[in-house]
Amino acid sequence: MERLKSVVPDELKLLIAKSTVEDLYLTCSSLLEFFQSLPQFRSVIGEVMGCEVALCRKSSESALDWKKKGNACFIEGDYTKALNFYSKALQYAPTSVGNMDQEFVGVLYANRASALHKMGLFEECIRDCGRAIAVYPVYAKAWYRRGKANASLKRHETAILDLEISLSLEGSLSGKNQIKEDIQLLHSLIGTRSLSFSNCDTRIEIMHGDSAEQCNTKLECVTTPDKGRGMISSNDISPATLIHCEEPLAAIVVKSCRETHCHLCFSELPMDALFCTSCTIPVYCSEHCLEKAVGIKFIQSELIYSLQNNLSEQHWQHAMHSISWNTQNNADVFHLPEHEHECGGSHWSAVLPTDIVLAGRVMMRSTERIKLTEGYLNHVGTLEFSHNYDQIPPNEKLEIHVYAILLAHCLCRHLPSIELAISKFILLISQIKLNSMAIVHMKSLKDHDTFKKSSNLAANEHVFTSTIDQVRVGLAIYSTGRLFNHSCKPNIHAYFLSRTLHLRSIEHVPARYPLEISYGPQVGQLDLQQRQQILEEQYSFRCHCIGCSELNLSDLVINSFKCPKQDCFGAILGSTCYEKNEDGSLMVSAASFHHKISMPLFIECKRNISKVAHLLFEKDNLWKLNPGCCLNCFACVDLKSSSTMSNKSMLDIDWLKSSVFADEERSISDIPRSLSELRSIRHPFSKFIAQAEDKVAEAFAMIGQFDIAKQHCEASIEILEKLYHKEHIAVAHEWMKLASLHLSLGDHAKALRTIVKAEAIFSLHYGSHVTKMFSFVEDLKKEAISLGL
Ligand SMILES: C[S@@+](CC[C@H](N)C(=O)[O-])C[C@H]1O[C@@H](n2cnc3c(N)ncnc32)[C@H](O)[C@@H]1O
Repeated sequence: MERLKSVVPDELKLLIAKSTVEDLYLTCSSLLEFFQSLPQFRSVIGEVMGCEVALCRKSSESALDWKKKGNACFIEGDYTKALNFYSKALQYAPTSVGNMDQEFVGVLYANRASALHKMGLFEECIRDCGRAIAVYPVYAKAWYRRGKANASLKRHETAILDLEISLSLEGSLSGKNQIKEDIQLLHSLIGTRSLSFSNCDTRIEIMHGDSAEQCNTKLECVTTPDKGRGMISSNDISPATLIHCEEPLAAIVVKSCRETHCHLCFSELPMDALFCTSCTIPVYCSEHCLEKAVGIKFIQSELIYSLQNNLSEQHWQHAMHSISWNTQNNADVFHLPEHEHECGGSHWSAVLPTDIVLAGRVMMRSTERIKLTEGYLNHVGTLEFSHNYDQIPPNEKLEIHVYAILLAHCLCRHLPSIELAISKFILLISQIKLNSMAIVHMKSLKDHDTFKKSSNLAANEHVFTSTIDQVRVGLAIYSTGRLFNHSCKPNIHAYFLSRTLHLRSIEHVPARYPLEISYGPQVGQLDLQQRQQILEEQYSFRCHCIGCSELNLSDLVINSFKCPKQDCFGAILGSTCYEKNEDGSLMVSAASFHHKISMPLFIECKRNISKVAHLLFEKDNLWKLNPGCCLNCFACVDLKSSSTMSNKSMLDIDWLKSSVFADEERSISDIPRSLSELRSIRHPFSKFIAQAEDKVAEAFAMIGQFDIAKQHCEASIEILEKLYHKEHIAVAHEWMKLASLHLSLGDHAKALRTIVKAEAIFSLHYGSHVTKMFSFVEDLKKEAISLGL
């Protein structure tokens, strides 16, 4: 990329730097013409697109090498390593129809199934056996392994049928004898009960939107005075209403999750992940996702029919059921397998940045849609989305030009005209930068056990860890979702199940009032300057939301210091300066930051703010309140030394907490000192105190001092409620921690009351999906109820 950018002549660079949307055809054709005569360009195209150099090619030799490594580890009893090596072998093995050595691939799945069996992962083992059977149905060992795994799960009838088919295929006498013994054992386990055919559903459940919950809100797109288009509803909306659900126009997994998450539904990969049948790049959680993304059916070998004559009707039915995947019907008539156009033997989709590859997916989909609906074959699709091409920094314009040219070459066999496509790609890339949404999932609680039990605690004692993490798993474009504007105080909560966007109201919204989600930054989490900076850097707009247009308590206290005067509760700002304008509004400024806000309208807000900054309400004269100066009494602190001391106390608390977690119990005695040091520097409502209280609570809980932990947890909640508001999701997570402490203290009644409070907030944000997404809430509730019985 840099190689190409650096050789562009200065005049052309200037032309591109100054270009507007109207000039794109000219700038694109000039740059393309220049590149076409350039050897460096041909070599870059060769590196990105050449099938010979592609790292993503399937290779039977590599697959065989990985298989041998897997076998060696299996023999040594290192099943986890063996499993990983067999997965690698499957990644490299050609598994598309026609290219596949069915026996080899069948053996690979069966070997991985054996490793899974040894690791006690029976469902995963059964799924892999099913794949081995689908690919190579006459493989006795795959049927045998499946029978054994079903037996481990006490599905004795199914296990017997599996073993009986295995027996009919087994060639060796010793093998046959072993299977007969196993069958006899299973018969003795189920006694005289008649055999019943039991279907075990071994597929992975994919989280989709709850079809039972309907969206009845009548959404309208309107033009707003200062945010372009925006969404409203023509009727009043009550809190917790699901207002919109949508599948993405196109989506892509982010680079950091490529190895860990399904490339279609973005769920965490199971141990028996599946790979694209033609290349080594994407990985999927199930046949359903693979088939939807790649556009071909997971293999169902014709060899199955060779079994028909040798099996009884019951065994034959069982065999057929075992290889037929219950692929869900795709209701979307415009569904285009999104990996299909990327899977041509070259690895460009793994090399180019995520948003560029997403632009390719959007282009392919909209072009295909036009072909389908209008039969218009010589057309390259575009979107009616907003973009900010004209405002993009000059260097970025050149970069987008280069990526658009590369992408058009990568997709040339699907496009009617490269020249036409390049300028459209440039627009598309800038549209994606503005309109795409990050798909965020809750991190699985398997490796992040929020309410885990420490070995030295009693059965009813819990140790909670920090708030539940969210993982940014994908990037997507939603046709309607992208019309919702941002607010740092949103009235709509956006979340994802799989890749489906869900929008839910979190307060009463009157008809025709703007419906706004948060693009990331929120009041309570960051101050005004930080939020504006993030939105400007990531989305190139200056935020005009309600949270950024009116003075609020959170922005004054979140990063503030404590007034040095004993009896003063005033906040001291660390970097911003507040100045009163002649018209009564306020100017908030810092080094290169200036933002005008109005005074709060509500009496309650005024009252809360005047406790920490009553100078802001002085009417008579114009004034300026500088950083380092108390907003109640003008007393000053030395900001540099205060920041240094605050950082040191925070680091001390972190370090002491880790020592406690590492079983150095004596460190606990130093924690209160560090916390009181921090309290002497930071304002009592600052986020630093909230974070410190939370950490101290965790440390005390870890050593079983739940009463002290509870006090710190309550202190943290009190601050969070001030910084955000009482019904914010961050507060709900903290309530859950407090509930776990009440439980550890044996106070099930208080625990239950606290869980109910948290549950109300979770339901406001996630409605009926709470149980699916936060199963620990239900678990903890059950525990509280059972303790109370
Ligand atoms: C995803 S689009 C939202 C729809 C957009 N208003 C439109 O007309 O297509 C994001 C763009 O909307 C505008 N926008 C969204 N929220 C805003 C806000 N709080 N303040 C100012 N502009 C905003 C900005 O121009 C931003 O780049």
